[in-house]
Amino acid sequence: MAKEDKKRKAEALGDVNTKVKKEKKDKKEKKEKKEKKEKKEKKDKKEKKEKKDKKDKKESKENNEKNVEPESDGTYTQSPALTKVAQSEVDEFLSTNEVTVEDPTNSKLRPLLSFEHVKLHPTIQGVVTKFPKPTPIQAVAWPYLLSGQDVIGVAETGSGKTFAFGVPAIHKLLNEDTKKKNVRVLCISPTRELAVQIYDNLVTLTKDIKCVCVYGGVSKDDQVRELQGAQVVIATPGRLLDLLEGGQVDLSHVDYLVLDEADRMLEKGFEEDIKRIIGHTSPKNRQTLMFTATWPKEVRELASTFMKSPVKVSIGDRDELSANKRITQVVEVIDPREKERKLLGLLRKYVNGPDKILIFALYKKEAGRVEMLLKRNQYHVAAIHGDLSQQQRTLALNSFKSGESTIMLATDVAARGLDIPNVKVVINLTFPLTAEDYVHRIGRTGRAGQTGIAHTLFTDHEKHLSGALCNILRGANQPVPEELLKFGGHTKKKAHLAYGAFFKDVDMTKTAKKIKFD
Ligand SMILES: Nc1ncnc2c1ncn2[C@@H]1O[C@H](COP(=O)(O)OP(=O)(O)OP(=O)(O)O)[C@@H](O)[C@H]1O
Repeated sequence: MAKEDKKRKAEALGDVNTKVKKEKKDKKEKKEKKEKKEKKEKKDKKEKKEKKDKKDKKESKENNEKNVEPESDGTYTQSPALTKVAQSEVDEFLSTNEVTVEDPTNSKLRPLLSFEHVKLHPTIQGVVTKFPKPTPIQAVAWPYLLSGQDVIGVAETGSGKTFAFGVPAIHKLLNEDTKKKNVRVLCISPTRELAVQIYDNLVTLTKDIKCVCVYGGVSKDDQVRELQGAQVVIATPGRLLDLLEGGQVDLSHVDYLVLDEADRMLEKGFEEDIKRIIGHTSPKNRQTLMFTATWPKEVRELASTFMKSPVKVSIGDRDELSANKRITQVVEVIDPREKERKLLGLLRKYVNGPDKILIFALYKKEAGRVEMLLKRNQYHVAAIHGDLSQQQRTLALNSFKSGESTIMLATDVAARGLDIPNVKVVINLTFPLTAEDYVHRIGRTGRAGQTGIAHTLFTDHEKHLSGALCNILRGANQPVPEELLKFGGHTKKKAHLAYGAFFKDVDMTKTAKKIKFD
């Protein structure tokens, strides 16, 4: 029995030993597994980090390359005549014209106080010297543009921005002796009429460079034929994309790209088109320019994605939305039902010989209805809005330009850029959708140093814009009517057109050195 007990005990002990051994083994295996896992995780983490570092390094290299100081392309050197000008005279100019230059390269190029301060191509010199001197935006922007830098130019309506970007473009092409005929200058405009006007301005500078204007609403075939051998293209986005998709235009050689009315071109409605168009150009050689009279914060970040260390040139206090101070602004708060009767009263007051009156409606339907009303009241009126054919639009504009019609009724298609001589009064029959559009609309008068009147009918339908309007009036030293103040003189924070209230404004020029001279 004792023997058997011993045996059982021994067996039991054996079992325990085996169990302990097994447990030990399991533990060891588990430990090894854990260590292996940890090692693997560590390795993965290390690899991931290395990969990320590599990616960051690459991105930062690319960004550095992107932000590299643009080198002068050698076409601009300060003239001895400009060097001779006393610094006090330069300072006086900068302060009188409230010039602000934000220049990441800090190159501090002097403004051109006279046409003699720059050696433009003789053909251009012959044209621009019909003016007494460069306008402030031309004076300040030309040296930077001739040096090949990207420029954002912000200056009041009617201050010569077309030549500010157009003259350096044509000057550069005329000074080259390349025989290749590629599209080198591309200028994009939001409306057909403005595209034509820019074209008309550029062709006055030279006959030796082929310029072509492409826009919708007219035959494409003629434009395709015209594009052969063109070096300068002025285009509206829709038709240009059409031609790009058909392979009928090549933008890969564009080295001077202008967005005129840049804030409009970067708004939601145009943003995608602009991205696609710019995607057809080569960023490496491209000098990019943006010009406008209004530069809302909401578009600045998007603008920076297309530009390399841009120099921002502002004339006047352009950080705040501001109107041309030579325009007398009258705002009348009225009952919306009173509008048409009021308009007839205003015409009786303002119609005066050859002076032109531009009336803005908001919608095509409204424009059509008011056109009938005016015709019934024996007014000879031209009309321009989106419901008309391009031919009708062109006829109407030409008739207003020539003075055959002294009244034109328009929607916001005519709000930006159009330079029509002798527009003495702008009437806002219905307030536009944004305060920026208001500044552009009234800017059809008071151009190139002239004065003008803007008479606005304001109703409670637009009360959300009353604060912005009050600010514009105050900024231009204009009286703010009591009735307008009743709607509230404060501006609500504007939501970004694309990103709504979640939009975060990032200052694209934060590395720039700001020099303010006022
Ligand atoms: N140096 C100059 N001196 C005087 N007038 C000039 C000069 N340069 C251009 N102009 C004239 O000034 C007028 C307005 O110019 P332009 O249409 O280029 O203005 P803008 O600043 O582009 O206006 P907007 O903001 O409304 O588009 C034009 O008739 C143009 O011929």
